[in-house]
Amino acid sequence: MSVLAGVRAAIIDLDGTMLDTIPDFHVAINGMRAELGLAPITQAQIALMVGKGSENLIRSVLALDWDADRVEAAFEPAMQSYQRHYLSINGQHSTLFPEVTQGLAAMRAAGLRLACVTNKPISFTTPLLKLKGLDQFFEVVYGGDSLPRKKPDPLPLQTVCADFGLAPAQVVAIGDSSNDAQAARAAGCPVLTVPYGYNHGESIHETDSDGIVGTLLEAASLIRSHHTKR
Ligand SMILES: O=C(O)COP(=O)(O)O
Ligand SMILES: [Mg+2]
Repeated sequence: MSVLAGVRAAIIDLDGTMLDTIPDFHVAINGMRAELGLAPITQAQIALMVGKGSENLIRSVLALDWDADRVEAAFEPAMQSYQRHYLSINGQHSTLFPEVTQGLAAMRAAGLRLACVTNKPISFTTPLLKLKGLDQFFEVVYGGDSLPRKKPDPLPLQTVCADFGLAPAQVVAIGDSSNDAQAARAAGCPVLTVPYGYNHGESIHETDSDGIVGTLLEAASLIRSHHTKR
């Protein structure tokens, strides 16, 4: 019996799974770096650092140039600058990955309940989902600062399971990184991964999951095929 057989809901990651947000991160980070007198960095550098929330991202970006003491001293104003820059362009440079909207619609049509769990701050997440027409699909949305702990901690996934009144085995997590997979494993949720996102510079094949799906539409078909076989 497949681990997907009893699935009734899905938890979908945001950055690198639904939206290619690296171009937004790029503009906001380089805006912050310019204010601090630092040279611009590339999208490829940023893609290695996204996935563990804003604090980790800003510390990693500053650590390219500065030692740990200087990073800590500059952290608060840098974070404020970054947030201001990000919110002023949020969504303007980011795009949907192929078959995201179709995949979410197919999951809803198959009767799955949907939640979005991201490490992105909730103040960035809510307007971004709305701008991209994705808010309509989700009953529940948690950002990286919505709960006391973020992915790879299982807490956000466990919270969704409790919200839905479902056992972890009935809720599949779908994401682009080892963060998503670790959170899912720790929560006891099945996990599917997409190969096109940001996995900290590692191949998605090195990440423990129950399957790699090319798009969210493919994920919807896979889940539905196990449903009908029950
Ligand atoms: O902002 C991040 O660190 C990435 O967030 P994600 O959990 O949506 O991939
Ligand atoms: Mg992600």
